Amino acid sequence: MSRMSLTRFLIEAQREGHINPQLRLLIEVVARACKRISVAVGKGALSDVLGDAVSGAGASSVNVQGEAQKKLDVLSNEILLEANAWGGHLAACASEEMEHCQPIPDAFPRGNYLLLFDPLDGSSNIDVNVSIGTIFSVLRAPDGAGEPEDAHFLQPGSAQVAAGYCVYGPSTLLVLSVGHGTHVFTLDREQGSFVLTRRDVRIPESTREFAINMSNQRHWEPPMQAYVADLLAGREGPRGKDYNMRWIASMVADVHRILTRGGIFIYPWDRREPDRPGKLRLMYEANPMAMLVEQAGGAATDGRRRILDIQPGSLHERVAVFLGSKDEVEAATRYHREHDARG
Ligand SMILES: O=P(O)(O)OC[C@H]1O[C@](O)(COP(=O)(O)O)[C@@H](O)[C@@H]1O
Ligand SMILES: [Mg+2]
Ligand SMILES: [Mg+2]
Repeated sequence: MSRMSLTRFLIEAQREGHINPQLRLLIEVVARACKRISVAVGKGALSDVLGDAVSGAGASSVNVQGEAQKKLDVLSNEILLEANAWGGHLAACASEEMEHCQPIPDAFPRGNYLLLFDPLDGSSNIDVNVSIGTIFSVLRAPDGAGEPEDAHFLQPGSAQVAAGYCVYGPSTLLVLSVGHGTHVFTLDREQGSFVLTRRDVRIPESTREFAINMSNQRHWEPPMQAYVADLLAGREGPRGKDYNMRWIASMVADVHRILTRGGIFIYPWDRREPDRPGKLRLMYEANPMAMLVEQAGGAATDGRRRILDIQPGSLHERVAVFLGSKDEVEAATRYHREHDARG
């Protein structure tokens, strides 16, 4: 049986009126860049892509968020920027690795879309050969907005016209939504093309599996402590079932497991950095994942509000994340709301 390529899938999505030709070509460009990143990831120690990035002065390079950059963080960012500069469908890109958005240079044709990305997600797993990925989100540039600036990106996740991630694991997968379901494409390495391998993913509504970094438990707020204590109490506790736990520490890989067999992924607020709502970034981690999960029948909140409804205040804003199987996300959210209601 011949399978449908990403190109053919996008042409059909265009015919059905789900996307226009510019968005189709933009997604093709991002997918092509992900293929290049996949090749670089696959070479590992055979090429010079592992280890810490070094700044001009010879010190370890640090991004705008104060995080040490890996060589692959920098390389993946460059691959995405370069591919999209030539694409002609974008007004500007924004990335985890850049303080401000980067308008498409004057020498290149500009389009009407804004692209945000986490070029390499799961950086701590690069050097240990564990699955890592790329996350992206596409917004429309505001009408008549003129020269692109950071403020143009500050739209709620519900305004995304496309979202996706690529996971570089035992196989390279592209997971995509243009607002009509969530679909999985597998990279056929021999043909060099993504082929549709799962149409219309549905996340099971209930689950017995949670994903969280338990080492932070002592820093969580009371409703979070209560929720996880009840999960750990298992069949004898108020939830009445035994739970299993998984934590890969690459959001792409943890979310992909949840899309495949259900579960809840949580990165909550904690009191180590009380001024920050969480570790993960709203605009290029939480929003695209929330769109993919909702389009697959799951739910995504920050413990209190639907993630896609949050109005961002800045490009690198952080947010607490609870996403995955609908019943479980609703249960976790209920613990927080009831706690707040009690005052
Ligand atoms: O090391 P921790 O605290 O468990 O955090 C893991 C989380 O951090 C991240 O690696 C953050 O993403 P980056 O690697 O893109 O900074 C997520 O992929 C992952 O879920
Ligand atoms: Mg990330
Ligand atoms: Mg990253």
